[in-house]
Amino acid sequence: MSYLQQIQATAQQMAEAISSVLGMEVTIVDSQLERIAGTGLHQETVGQKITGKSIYQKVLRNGREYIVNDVTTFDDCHTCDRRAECKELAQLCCPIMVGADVIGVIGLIAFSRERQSELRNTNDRLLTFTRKMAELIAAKAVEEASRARLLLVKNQLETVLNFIAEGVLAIDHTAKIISINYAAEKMLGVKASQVIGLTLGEVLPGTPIPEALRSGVGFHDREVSVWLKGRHHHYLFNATPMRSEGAICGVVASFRSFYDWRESSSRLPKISFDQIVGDCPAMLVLKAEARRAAATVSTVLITGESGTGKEVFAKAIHSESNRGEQPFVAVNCAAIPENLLESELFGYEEGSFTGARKGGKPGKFQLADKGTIFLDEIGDMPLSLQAKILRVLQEKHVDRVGGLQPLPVNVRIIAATNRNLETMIQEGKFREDLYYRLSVYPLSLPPLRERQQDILLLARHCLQKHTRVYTSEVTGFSPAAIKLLQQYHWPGNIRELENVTECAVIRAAGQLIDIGDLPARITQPTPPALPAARAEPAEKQAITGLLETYGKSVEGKKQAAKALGIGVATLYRKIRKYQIEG
Ligand SMILES: Nc1ncnc2c1ncn2[C@@H]1O[C@H](COP(=O)(O)OP(=O)(O)OP(=O)(O)O)[C@@H](O)[C@H]1O
Repeated sequence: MSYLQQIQATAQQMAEAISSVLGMEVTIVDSQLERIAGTGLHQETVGQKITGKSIYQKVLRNGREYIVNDVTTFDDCHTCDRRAECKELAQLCCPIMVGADVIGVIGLIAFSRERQSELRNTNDRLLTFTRKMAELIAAKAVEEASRARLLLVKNQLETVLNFIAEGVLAIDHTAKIISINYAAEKMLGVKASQVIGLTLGEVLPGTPIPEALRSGVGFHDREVSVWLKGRHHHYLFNATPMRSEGAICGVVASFRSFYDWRESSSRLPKISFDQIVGDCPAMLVLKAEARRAAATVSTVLITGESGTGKEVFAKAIHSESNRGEQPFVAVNCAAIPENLLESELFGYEEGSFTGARKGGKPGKFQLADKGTIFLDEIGDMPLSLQAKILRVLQEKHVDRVGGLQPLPVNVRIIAATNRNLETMIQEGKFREDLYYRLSVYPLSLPPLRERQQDILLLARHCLQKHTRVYTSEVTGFSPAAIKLLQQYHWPGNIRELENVTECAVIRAAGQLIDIGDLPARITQPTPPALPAARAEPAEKQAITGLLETYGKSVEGKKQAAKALGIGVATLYRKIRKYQIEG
């Protein structure tokens, strides 16, 4: 639709008004030569395209104004094929401009001798007037176009908002609701038409959203209990202030049911022992032991180097136990700062410390109630917390930070570490009593280099996974590549093998992954191992360099760990070990 088609009704009104003031006939055409408005004889052809030779074509082409005092002396009229039927005697026309673009033409036309001489005698005055009218029409057309664009964006935004499964609502600077999506309507049992314009407190009392409006600081995953229509509701809220020219003009908040979140974030796609790749004798024994552990509620301690599959085993034990339908909550004890670990694990009561969230926060043990908690990197847990874990194991309840009453929990613990806990006990860094409570079922995963016969099996498994993701044509490995994969010492274990296969799938040009698709550390003979003391600075340098490349955020660390072929937890441990600024 052309600019002028969008304001057709207004253009017609303006043409009639101008015509009644000047006594001339008026016509307006758009950039496609369609007559948008017309008075007198031209009213009948509104909506039609102008045919024949026309002065409007010239105006549209060069953006200039034209005055034809007498059509009989105007060259273009002589050669026009509509000359016989044309009743126009004189004409004045102006381009309608938006920036440098000619979007149409407005013309004043004389059909009588009287109007013709009037037009000739008052050329300048009429031209100035018509120019102003052209500007007005252009401004109206631009206004209408931006209104239409805004409406389109508004409709697109509404569609996006209504598509989101989370509840979303926005308030203005006076805390009045200005927008609410379909999911929020359903969760709160309201209709947008009823609540838009009401204050948030009238619709959803007791949320911390107004705090974000006052302070200008948003929040993330805040647990909020509200009493609504005679029922207690438990939500997780996010909120962020909206700003316009630096000033806070409202808040947009999203929320979801706390219980739905708990279920979706902790329920796993089931992993069975059959899905754990590996049939070397050590793995067969391990799987049999793990199956036995799954049939009990006993605590399991899984040890093994980073990337050997400790978490995979923990998930399979959970999935195949009679808690398989209940939550599996994994906590990486090395990745959470020591001062936050206690509240992360056990939760806290409202107001228990400065900055504590309204409504408190459930701990991971509470979230894992009836299910399994996986305490990864347990060797990195501070001694003070080790005592508390022991208490949970013995007394089957947790003490929330700032809480008065112990909270009963029914949680199975699976712990894992790549540290030597026995050495740590001798060094006084790990509690012996906790070690024995945890290792009711000890499982020790062998490093990949000790699972020679599984290397190819695992490499093919990883290949299948990555070819699916990258829709690659690669079907296998060349014999030379297989030989190298089997000779390599795999310090990053299965995680490293996954990364190597992924890179190779991306690099491979043919159907088989060949030597050239493998990284240099695998294809070039390994230099003799450096003594640990000399190797450390190189590792430190590599970590520092990667953190500079990827950044020190959680995401950056994940990428750095991936590049190094180690787990994030191991990276955190190394960051601490080398005292790298993280
Ligand atoms: N037997 C296996 N079969 C298939 N994939 C496996 C197997 N073992 C591990 N993996 C894969 O290897 C990667 C590393 O496994 P996992 O995270 O369980 O190791 P981890 O020992 O817990 O490592 P970290 O100590 O660094 O946390 C994962 O992507 C996992 O899916």
